[in-house]
Amino acid sequence: MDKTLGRTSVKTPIVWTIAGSDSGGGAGIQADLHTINSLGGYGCSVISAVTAQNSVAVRLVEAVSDEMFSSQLDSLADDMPADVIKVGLLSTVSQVELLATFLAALETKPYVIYDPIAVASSGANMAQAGLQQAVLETLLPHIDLLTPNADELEILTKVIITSSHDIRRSAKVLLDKGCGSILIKGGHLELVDDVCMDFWTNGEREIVLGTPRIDSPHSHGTGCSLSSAIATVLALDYPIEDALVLAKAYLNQGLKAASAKGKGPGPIAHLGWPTDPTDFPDVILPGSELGRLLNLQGELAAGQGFASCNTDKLGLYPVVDSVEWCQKLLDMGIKTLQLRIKGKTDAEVEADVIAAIKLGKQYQARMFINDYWQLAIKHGAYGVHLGQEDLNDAVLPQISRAGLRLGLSTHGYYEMLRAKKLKPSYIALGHIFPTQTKDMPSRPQGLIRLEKYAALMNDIPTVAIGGINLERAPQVWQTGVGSIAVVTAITLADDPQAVVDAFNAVLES
Ligand SMILES: Cc1ncc(COP(=O)(O)OP(=O)(O)O)c(N)n1
Ligand SMILES: Cc1ncsc1CCOP(=O)(O)O
Ligand SMILES: [Mg+2]
Repeated sequence: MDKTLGRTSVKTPIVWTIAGSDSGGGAGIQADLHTINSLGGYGCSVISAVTAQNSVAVRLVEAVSDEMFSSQLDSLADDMPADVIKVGLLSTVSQVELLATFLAALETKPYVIYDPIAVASSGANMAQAGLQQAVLETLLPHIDLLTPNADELEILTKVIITSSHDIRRSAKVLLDKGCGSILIKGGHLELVDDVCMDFWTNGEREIVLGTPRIDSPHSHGTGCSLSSAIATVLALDYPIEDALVLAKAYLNQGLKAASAKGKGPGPIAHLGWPTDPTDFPDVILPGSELGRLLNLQGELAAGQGFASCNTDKLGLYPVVDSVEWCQKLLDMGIKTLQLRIKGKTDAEVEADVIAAIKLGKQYQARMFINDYWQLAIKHGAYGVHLGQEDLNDAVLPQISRAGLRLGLSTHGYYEMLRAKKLKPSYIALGHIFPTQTKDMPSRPQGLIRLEKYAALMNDIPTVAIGGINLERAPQVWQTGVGSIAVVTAITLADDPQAVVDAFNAVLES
């Protein structure tokens, strides 16, 4: 796994693809290896079947022997264990059973993704009769993520998808069989025009991503590439929601640049880590038209957005827990500041909030109030800072209508894209390094990711936070982020003024 805290990545993760060989190079094992390699993984393969095909036709499919299938699995397991496994075409019932037994016996089970190609009607000639039943009964309990399209879903569950209710009902059938989560790929969903919609659920959470349909005839291998992209991004230690978003961006990027290699439809292009914001999918908010059509839980909607800070560079941004610290830092010339008091009632903090807001105005500084958004509105703060959990309770339209700025915490691609839809005044990216200040549920992001995040969020002010000290500041600044937020680098410093001066020197460089 990627243990990136700084700029160096420790290990290239191993991703296995268990799939069929496509002699035309566009799908199956070949597409998977292109994808894994392109996104920074090391790909190993277990070939389930050899197909003779080109861009026009599949001429012959021959499953490998059970002995060959198992021997490939065992060879890899003995020497090159997988960080993540992607499964594509399984051609015979015995391959399904052998794989289920193999996975059950693994001491350390990696994350397993299954793209159930062979159960699709279009792939019927690649699969043996009875295979679907074997998948349902023996393989699904070992699968962490199943990635069917609507046709495959209907074949597996016998549920015909005509509504969002059907989507959830069919997902439940598969989750009840023991599968960890489902990504229903929207390429074939007809519920919404013009939008390719992907629906993910693990039975507790739901994520819906939308992208305008890219009408290219050259879409051979899209399903294979999507699932192996998810596998690789997970193997690089990103959370599932980020893997879904990145894999979709990888696909969109590849579809836009796809071209024919023979007389028929060509494969998608394999162009590495996606960086173009226009390739990234839209996170569907529950309060949007589509979110309501899909019955997504929650209220979040894009709305009017929030007042601007009138600068992309918020500068050094101390986050402190008392009015005394606010006063000291304003006297030092700080122009962006946050009052962050934890674990008190509104009544207990109200006087401090009033005092901090007053000081902010007096010094013409950008004074943000953390968490206590109602008090911030009541007393006319410059802005409010909210975290992901706060988004469930805060009434964002009230903050917006009152003219306050809004800063939002994010911890990865999915949260950034979702936050951006709310049109906040800035987006905080964290935590970058280990921090003593707060127990974080996620892992530190490191500088490599920060650089990617800052580039993707290039049209909104960004703030980096978490474990940033003077020593690390120059490298953080070089990532292109617009501001550095710090707690202990200042509050535990022997000479806070000297530290503020040194940070300012870095941020002015
Ligand atoms: C500038 C900045 N970035 C991130 C945070 C963290 O906010 P949140 O996730 O709401 O966590 P708490 O600060 O409330 O513990 C922040 N406060 N400021
Ligand atoms: C509030 C918060 N949110 C993410 S990291 C963090 C604490 C940052 O503190 P420090 O600068 O001392 O690591
Ligand atoms: Mg908060």
